[in-house]
Order: sequence, then C-alpha cells, then structure tokens
Amino acid sequence: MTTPSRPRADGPAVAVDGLTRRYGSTTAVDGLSLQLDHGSLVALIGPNGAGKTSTLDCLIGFARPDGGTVRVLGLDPWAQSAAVRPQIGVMLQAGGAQAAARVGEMLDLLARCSAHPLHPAWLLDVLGLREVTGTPIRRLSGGQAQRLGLAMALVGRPAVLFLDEPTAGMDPQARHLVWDLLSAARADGVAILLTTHLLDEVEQLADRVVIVDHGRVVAAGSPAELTRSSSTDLRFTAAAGMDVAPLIGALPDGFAVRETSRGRYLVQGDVDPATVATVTSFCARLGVMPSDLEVGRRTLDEVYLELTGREVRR
Ligand SMILES: Nc1ncnc2c1ncn2[C@@H]1O[C@H](COP(=O)(O)OP(=O)(O)OP(=O)(O)O)[C@@H](O)[C@H]1O
Repeated sequence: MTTPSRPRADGPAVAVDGLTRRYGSTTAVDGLSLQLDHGSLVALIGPNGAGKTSTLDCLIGFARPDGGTVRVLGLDPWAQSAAVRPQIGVMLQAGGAQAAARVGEMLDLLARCSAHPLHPAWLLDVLGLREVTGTPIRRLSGGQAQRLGLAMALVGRPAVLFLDEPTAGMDPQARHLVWDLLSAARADGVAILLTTHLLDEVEQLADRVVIVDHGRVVAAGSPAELTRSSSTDLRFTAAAGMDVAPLIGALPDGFAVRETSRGRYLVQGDVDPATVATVTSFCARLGVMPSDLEVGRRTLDEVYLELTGREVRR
C-alpha cells in the first residue's frame, strides 16, 4: 500500500507554541505547544472537553487563535489559509458529508479540485468502498461514512493530515485497514496529527503522544517513554476476582498484591525471576493462565488515568 506524497518542506510540518483559544469565558486551549515532524504520527489524547478539537480547528484555519502561534508547513493557517488548505487533508468528527451526492462522484469532484490527486478508484478499493461507489453518501453506514471521510482527506495527496477520531464507530477490520493506510502514508512522509479515545490505537500507531487536559499539555513523549516506570512492579492479567492472599503469603515479606482493574493484577515489590515463578505457579495451582506479564512498565491506560483522573467529564 503506498500513498506517494508531495516534496517535503523544510522545518517541522506543524509547530504550535503557546496556543490559546477561548469561547466567551471558557478557555478551551490554554497555552498548548506541540510539534509534528514530516513522516511522523502524533496522537493528541485527553478527556471529553480537553480542547483537542479546538486545537485542530486552529491548525486547520477554521478558528483564529486568541494567543500563541500556529504554523503548518511554515504558514499561518488562519492568515494564509489559501496557501495551507491545498496541502492538508482534514477529517472531522461526524464526517461532515451528508450529501445526496454519490460516493464516487464526491471523491472524483475532490480529486478534480486538487493539483496532484490520488486516484479515487484506488482509494475506494483500498478503503473497501468499491461496492458503494454509486451509493448516496447519506445512505452509508456509520463505518462506511468514516472511511469515505478518510478517503476525502487523503485524495488531495496532503503533506499533513488532521484527523479527529478517524476510527470512531469502525469495526475492528476497518480499524486495522485504516491503521495500515495511515502507517503507509506516514512512511511516505505524510505528517499525521490525530485525536482518539482508543489507547490501543495510540500504542499501535503513534510516534509521539500528547496528553491534554483542561486545554494544557499534561504529558508528552513516545508511548514507550510515557509507560516506562522506575519501579520493578509486576503486572499481569488473569481471571477476575482471584483471592490473592495465598500469593501474598508465598512472596517474601514486603510484597503487596492487588487487583487494579477487572482481571488486572499489580505485584509491588522488588520483583526478580523468583517472583515471576511464584506468580505463575500461584496461577497454575488455580488452573488460570496469566497473560500480559510486564515488569517495570505501566500501561498507557494507567498513565492516562493517573494524569487525567477517573472522573467522567460533563
Ligand atoms: N463553539 C464553541 N462555543 C462554546 N464553547 C465551545 C465551543 N467549542 C468548544 N467549546 C468548549 O471548549 C471546550 C473544549 O472543547 P473541545 O471540543 O475542543 O474538546 P475535545 O477535547 O475535542 O472533546 P471531545 O473528546 O469530547 O471531542 C469544552 O468545554 C467545550 O464545551
């Protein structure tokens, strides 16, 4: 799979420095900075209302920043939107394409507006939309509409892709297809900034992760950097609700064991190979298969919840 890109400009694809965006008394984005390099994928994640879409709006040139600077391919997307728009691909939440136009017509139209488009028929094939080429867009299923949205973002062969929850509502097959397509685009030099609530998607795809909350960056780094832990704690997955008292009894003094979420266990202490053996033999005695054994590494889920809390946002 290949999505040949246009010649690469110097400098970062996207540079955001101290971005602020307000709606009346609400500060949606509060001094946010990030950088996106050519041929890389950055995942912008955070709770509902954290300011992700507001940030994308400023990057796309839909909204004017109230403070800070935003550059896309070295240009100001608000003041120089005519120069920026032909070089970017955008996929917003809810697709935005409710037209009576047919799938193939819409993609052909967009291709004709672009100087170096990808072949629409190729995109429809790759995204599994060939069967619905003649279908009116408003008749598409949610997942098909999402895939068309991505095709529309890609058809102009953009240098930078902005994707707001691109795989929301997709079945696992379509999600893997999109992951492959985005990986191919990145390998061809496309810079991709996406928002998502799916942390497995982040671990699969992202070169860098930017976690935002209340409009501010609360952590940034590669998935490996963010999940690295200085402790030697052991984590594993097994049957939910196991009585861990016998395991604690079998471990040396000072060890603690608890179930942190359903079926996910944390063994805290100075873990060594003997500890791992004790854990696996404890599971074996119960006839339970432990999986996802990890020492000295937290999951992205744990890091995310630690930084942004467990409270549901209103
Ligand atoms: N047009 C608007 N007018 C007033 N307030 C807005 C507007 N757009 C966004 N907001 C507010 O700004 C804050 C940030 O919203 P934003 O949509 O950027 O968050 P988000 O991180 O994309 O959330 P989600 O994950 O739910 O998509 C929220 O408090 C939201 O209610």
